[in-house]
Amino acid sequence: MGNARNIAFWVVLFLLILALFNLFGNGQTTMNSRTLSYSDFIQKVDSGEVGAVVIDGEQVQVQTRDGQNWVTIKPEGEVLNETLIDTLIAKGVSVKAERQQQSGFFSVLSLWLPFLVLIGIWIFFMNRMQGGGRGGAMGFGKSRAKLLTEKHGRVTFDDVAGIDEAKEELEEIVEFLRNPQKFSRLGGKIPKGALLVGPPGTGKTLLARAIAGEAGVPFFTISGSDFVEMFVGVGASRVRDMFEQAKKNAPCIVFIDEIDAVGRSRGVGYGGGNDEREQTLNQLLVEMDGFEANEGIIIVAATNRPDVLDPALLRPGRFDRQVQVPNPDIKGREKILGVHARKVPLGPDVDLRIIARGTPGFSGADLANLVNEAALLAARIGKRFVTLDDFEKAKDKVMMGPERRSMVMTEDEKKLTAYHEAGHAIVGIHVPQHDPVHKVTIIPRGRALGVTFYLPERDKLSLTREAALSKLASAMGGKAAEELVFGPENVTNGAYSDIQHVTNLATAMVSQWGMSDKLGNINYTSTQESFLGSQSHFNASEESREIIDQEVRRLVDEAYDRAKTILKDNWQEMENLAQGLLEYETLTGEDMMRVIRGDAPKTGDDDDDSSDKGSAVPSLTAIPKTKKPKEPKGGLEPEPSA
Ligand SMILES: Nc1ncnc2c1ncn2[C@@H]1O[C@H](COP(=O)(O)OP(=O)(O)OP(=O)(O)O)[C@@H](O)[C@H]1O
Ligand SMILES: [Zn+2]
Repeated sequence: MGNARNIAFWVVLFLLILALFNLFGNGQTTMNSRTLSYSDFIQKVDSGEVGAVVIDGEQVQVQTRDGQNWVTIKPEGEVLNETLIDTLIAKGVSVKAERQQQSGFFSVLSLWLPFLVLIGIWIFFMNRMQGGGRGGAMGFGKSRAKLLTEKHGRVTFDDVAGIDEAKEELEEIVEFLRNPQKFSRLGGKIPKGALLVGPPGTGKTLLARAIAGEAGVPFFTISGSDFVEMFVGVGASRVRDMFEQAKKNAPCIVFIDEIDAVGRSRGVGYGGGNDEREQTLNQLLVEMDGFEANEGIIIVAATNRPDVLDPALLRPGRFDRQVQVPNPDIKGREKILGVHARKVPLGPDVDLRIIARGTPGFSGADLANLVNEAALLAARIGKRFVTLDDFEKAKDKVMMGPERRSMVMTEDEKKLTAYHEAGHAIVGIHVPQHDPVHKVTIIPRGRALGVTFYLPERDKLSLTREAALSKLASAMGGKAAEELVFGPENVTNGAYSDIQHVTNLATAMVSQWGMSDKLGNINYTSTQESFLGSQSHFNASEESREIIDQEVRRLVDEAYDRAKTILKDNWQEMENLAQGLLEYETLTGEDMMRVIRGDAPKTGDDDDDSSDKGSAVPSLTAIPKTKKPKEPKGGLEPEPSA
């Protein structure tokens, strides 16, 4: 390796000398250049005579294609704006900018700037190639993939907690890596790639390492952004190198973190997309097709934006398997705390279950951080154990701190979300032709604090008017519940996407689907295909537009009233469900029905305690209640809960 550095040194020196020679050789010509008026300069640009310009403050050095040098001064206040620069570039003029106040000598030097930059890049590369050794990880070739060996600590599935479904799905891959022949003999089709999808800090990297650890195979890791920060062609060759290396070490796991950095859909974005990234992505696709499924290489990739990925990546034979890695629920959090608390002596007053309850919205990484901070705090004051008090202080630190990677909810937000989601679900149960609830959760996802999933999740091909009206009502259920429980002045912007959804649905009903008597069976929109995708435009008269607005408004208002009535009529169910959500955070459709009836969920584990059932959710820190739940108003049975 030292050798490579030496060679680099000599080559650079040689090139520098060469550059200097050239500099003094023809430097003079530029120095005695004649002046040119600005308008003449523009003319010369238009007529294509100009070959290169160097912009140096208000002075512009102009070199014509026939080798003449001119200097022109920009008029006071005139900026060489983007359009002029664009025109210059379009005319094939090489444009350089220089820092102001440079002497003639330096302005000549600037002609050599690109050359020097190239050398710089080259040095940078040489450093990279050798620099992989940092931290003991072995860098290889140009691919920058790091090989993590057992020396870095073997990670097994035991180290990953609270995401059991994901682990189960990956179990098969472990089996395959342990014994590839066994699988291929039976003709079973092994996935080549698995895509781990989930918010930051949920343990995707950890999970991938655990697969390798369980199977006892090498683990290569690289980040998607390592492929794209470079220059044209480099990303693609890194991909090639990476696969070569993987093939040499098969069976093995190659982990590509943040695959969305390379894997974004091709041909979108401004300026016709990014050639370098597309090339890299194409190379990745080619390589993934290029090895046989039984070679024993599994590519595991992670992303939190599966929606932006190029569909080609998700096709069979590539990342055809998607594994969801969600933020942990209350039980998951307890288990993750358990994993990280293994190495920490806990005081007798520490109950991980209670800590789990007080940390809604924490990701696995947040929890690991929490335990670590608590241990540090205890150590700082010389304690022998970590006590509950340390955890409380640590929690504040994690919640405030810059290291927090995921969305962390306060108790108040949690409560509001529980009622909001319960509102959706209860209305959904009580309207006709509504899809059954598949799952309700108050664990934050993306920008949403909670989600109610209905089955089927996809839009059906046909939708009756009745079903559409039901959808409108259940979508308004969330906000209706917020208003009933916390009062109209305390509703939040959490219903943002519900409102968007309702508006779109109601608009489609009246303007496209002929579901409004007033507007009749007329499609008032026209759809345009453009490079941005298809877009609908209203294609209606002023008059009809007004009626469309009125009708949409009517539908939405009616849906909101309907939702409120349903919730008032079924208030006990609503309370039961909200309390159940506060306690269990995620409920399947079946468990939800049990909770609504007042029973405990079936899947809730039974090491149970009816003691802390119901009302007060013990919190790690007492959060002052800012919002007092309002007595639900209007014709409501008195409801003495909470
Ligand atoms: N499910 C979990 N069980 C145990 N520890 C976890 C879990 N999830 C996260 N952690 C802890 O958080 C750390 C960071 O997690 P990791 O880097 O695997 O998350 P990630 O999902 O890959 O995040 P990112 O998307 O930001 O890369 C892990 O090293 C581990 O200590
Ligand atoms: Zn909602």
